[in-house]
Amino acid sequence: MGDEDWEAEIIKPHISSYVPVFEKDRYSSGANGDTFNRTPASSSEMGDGSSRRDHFMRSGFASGRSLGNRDPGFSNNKFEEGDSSGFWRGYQDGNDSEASGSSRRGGRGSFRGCRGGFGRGSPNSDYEQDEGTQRSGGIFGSRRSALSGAGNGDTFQSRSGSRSGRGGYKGLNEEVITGSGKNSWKSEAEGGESGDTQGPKVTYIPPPPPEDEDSIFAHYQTGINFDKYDTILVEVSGHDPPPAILTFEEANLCQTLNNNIAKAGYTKLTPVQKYSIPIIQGGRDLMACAQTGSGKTAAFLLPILAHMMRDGITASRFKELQEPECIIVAPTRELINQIYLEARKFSFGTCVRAVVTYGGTQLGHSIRQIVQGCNILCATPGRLMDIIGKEKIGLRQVKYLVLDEADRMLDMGFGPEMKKLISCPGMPSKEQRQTLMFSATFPEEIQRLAGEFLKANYLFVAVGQVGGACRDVQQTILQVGQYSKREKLVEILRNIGDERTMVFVETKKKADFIATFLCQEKISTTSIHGDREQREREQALGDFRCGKCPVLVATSVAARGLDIENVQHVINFDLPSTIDEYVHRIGRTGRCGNTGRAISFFDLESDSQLAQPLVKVLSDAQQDVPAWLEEIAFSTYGPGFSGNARGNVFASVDTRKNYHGKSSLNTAGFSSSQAPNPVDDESWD
Ligand SMILES: Nc1ncnc2c1ncn2[C@@H]1O[C@H](COP(=O)(O)OP(=O)(O)OP(=O)(O)O)[C@@H](O)[C@H]1O
Repeated sequence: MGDEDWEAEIIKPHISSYVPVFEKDRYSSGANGDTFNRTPASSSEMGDGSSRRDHFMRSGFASGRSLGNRDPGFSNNKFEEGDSSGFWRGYQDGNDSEASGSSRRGGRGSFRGCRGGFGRGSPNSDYEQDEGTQRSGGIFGSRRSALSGAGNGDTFQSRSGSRSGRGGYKGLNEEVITGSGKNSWKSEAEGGESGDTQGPKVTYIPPPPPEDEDSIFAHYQTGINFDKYDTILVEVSGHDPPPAILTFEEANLCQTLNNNIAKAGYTKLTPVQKYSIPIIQGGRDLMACAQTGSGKTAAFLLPILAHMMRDGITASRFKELQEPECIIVAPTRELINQIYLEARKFSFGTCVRAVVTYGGTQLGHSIRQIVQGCNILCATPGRLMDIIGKEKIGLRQVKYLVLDEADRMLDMGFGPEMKKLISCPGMPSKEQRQTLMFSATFPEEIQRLAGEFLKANYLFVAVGQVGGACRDVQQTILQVGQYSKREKLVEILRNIGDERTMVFVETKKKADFIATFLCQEKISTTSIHGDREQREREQALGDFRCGKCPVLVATSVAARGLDIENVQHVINFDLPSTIDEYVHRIGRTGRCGNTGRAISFFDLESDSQLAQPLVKVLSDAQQDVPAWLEEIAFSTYGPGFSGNARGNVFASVDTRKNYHGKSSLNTAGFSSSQAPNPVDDESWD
C-alpha cells in the first residue's frame, strides 16, 4: 500500500475554527502573586511538505519503514473519530492492557510505520521513564518493542519473549531483581553479555561526544528575561544558612573553573546558583527547588568541582574498581547524558574525569569507560546498580551524592532503588557524605521521604513558588475534545511553521501514531519514548536539536530536564495526570530567560481533576485563566476553592516548617526558617 493510500485512510473531520493567535510576549515582571515574604534573588529547514516527509522517512521515527503494509484490521478501523471499535478509540480509552491487546497485536505486527506498544500490558497509560516507573504490577514480561535501529529499515522485532522469559522484568529497559546479594541487579545489557539470561544483547554504543573546545562550550544565548530572574523571591530555610553570593568572583573558584564558566558564556549567576553555591561550598546538604531552565545543573556542578579542586583531587587511573568522589543520578538517559556533558564542560582542563552510563547502551562499553578513571559518575539508577553489582564502582570515596529531578528520584518509581543505593555496602552514611537534591517541583510527601537521605540540618532553597511554572512561558489552555485533537494540532503546527515544538502525549503508542499522522500531514516529525531503541531516541533528539525535525512528539520521558535550544512551543496534546508533570513539560520552553509558549488541550471528559491545580499554576504565573476552567475547578472542588488562594496543591515551602519552623530573617536578608529539629528520619516503608 502506498503512502497515498495510507493518507486516504485518515479521515479528516471538519477543521475547527479557533487557532490561538500568539500574542506578543507579555512577560510581566510586576508583583508575582507570591504571598510569602521572600527576598529578591539579587540584593543589588524543512520548506515544503514533501521534503519534510522525506526527511521523516529518512531519519528518526519510523525511518525507512513502510507506512503502508498494515494489518487489514488496523486499516479497517481507519482512525475514524468516534469509531469505538477502532484502534484510535482503543488507545484513547487507555485500554492498553495485555488482555485487550490481542487484536491490536495482530495489527501491530504488520503495521510498521506506527511502531511500538500495541497491546502492551500497561493498564491505562504507557507513561514511562527510562527505568523503574513501571517496575511493579502488570507490565512484567509484557513489554515489547517494535522496530529497531533508526534508518535501517529493519523489520519488526519483538523482544517480549526473551524479556518475559527472564522473569521479574522490572523496568522498561533494564534490571531484573533476581533475589540475592550483590548480583541481584541484572540488566538487559548484563543479560546479553553475561549470558545468564535470555535477554537480547544490547550492542548500542553511543557515539563519543565531540572533543573540540568549540563543541564542548557551545551554548545558547540567555533570553531577554534573564535579568528578571533577579526579581524572583528566594526563601532559604533551615538552620544557619550561609549568605548568598552575588557574583561568580565571590564563589572564589579556581582559575580553570572561572575560565570554563566564561567560555560557557556565563557572566551572571542565576538565583538558584547564588544561594546553592555557597551552601554546597559550606559543606551543607541541600534540597533546592527552582523553576525549570534556571540553571540548577551548574548550581551543583560548580561547587562540587570547586571542592574537588580545592581538595587537590588527583587524576584517577585505570583500575578495575573505580571509586568516584561524586555520583549524580537522574531519571532519564537523555538527561543524565546532558548532565554529563555539562560536567565535562566545567571540568575541562582539570584532572577531574566525568563518566556517564545509562541503560539501553552496551554495558561493556560503559565499563570500559569507567575503568579508565572516574571522579564523577553520572548514571541512571538501574545502570548504576548494575555497575555497582559488577564491582566496577566502589562507593567508599563518595563525598557528593546528587539527585537531579529529586522528587522523581524519590517517588514510587525510583525511591526504592535510591534507598538501596544509600544502603549499599561502602556507601558513606549521610553524615559522612554531602547529599544534594534539585528539582523544579517538590511535593510535600516527597520532601518528607528525602529526610532519610539528608542530614538533619539540611537547607531548603525555594526560588519562586515551589512547583510553580516558569513565568517566561505563555500558557494557553484550550478546551479540545479527544476526537478533535489531531485537527487542532495540525492547525496549530501549520500556524507555528518551522519553530521548534515538542508535542507531549500520554502513551508510547500514541506518540508513534501522532508522529505518523503528522508525517501524513507533511509536517516533519520525529518521536521519543521508552519503546524506541536508544539509538533511535538519540537520533530523534539529535534531529530535533539541530532543527532537521522541528516537531518532536514525546511521552513524559522527555518532560524533565532536557535543555534544548530554541524550543519555542510545547503542546500538551494530552495533559499529564499530575500538575508537577505539567510544570516540567512546559518547562522545555522558556529557558534561561528566553520566552516560550505552551498550549494544552483540555479534554472535559478526562482532565477535570487537573482543573484546580491548573488554575493555580496559571494564576501564580500571572497567566490568563479561562473562565470555563475556573468554573470546572469550582464545580469539581466546591465553593471553598479559590484559584488564587494557596491551597495544598504544592508544597509551597519547606515542609519542615509545617512541623517545627518559624520564619525569621537571617543576616543575608532572606527569610530563614529555624528548624533545629527538622524532619525525623522517617522510615521509608
Ligand atoms: N549563570 C548562567 N548564565 C548563562 N546561562 C546559564 C547560567 N546557568 C545556566 N545557564 C544555562 O541555562 C540553561 C538551563 O540550565 P539547566 O538545564 O541547568 O536548567 P534547570 O534549572 O536544571 O532546568 P530543569 O528544571 O528543566 O532541569 C542551560 O543551557 C545552561 O547552560
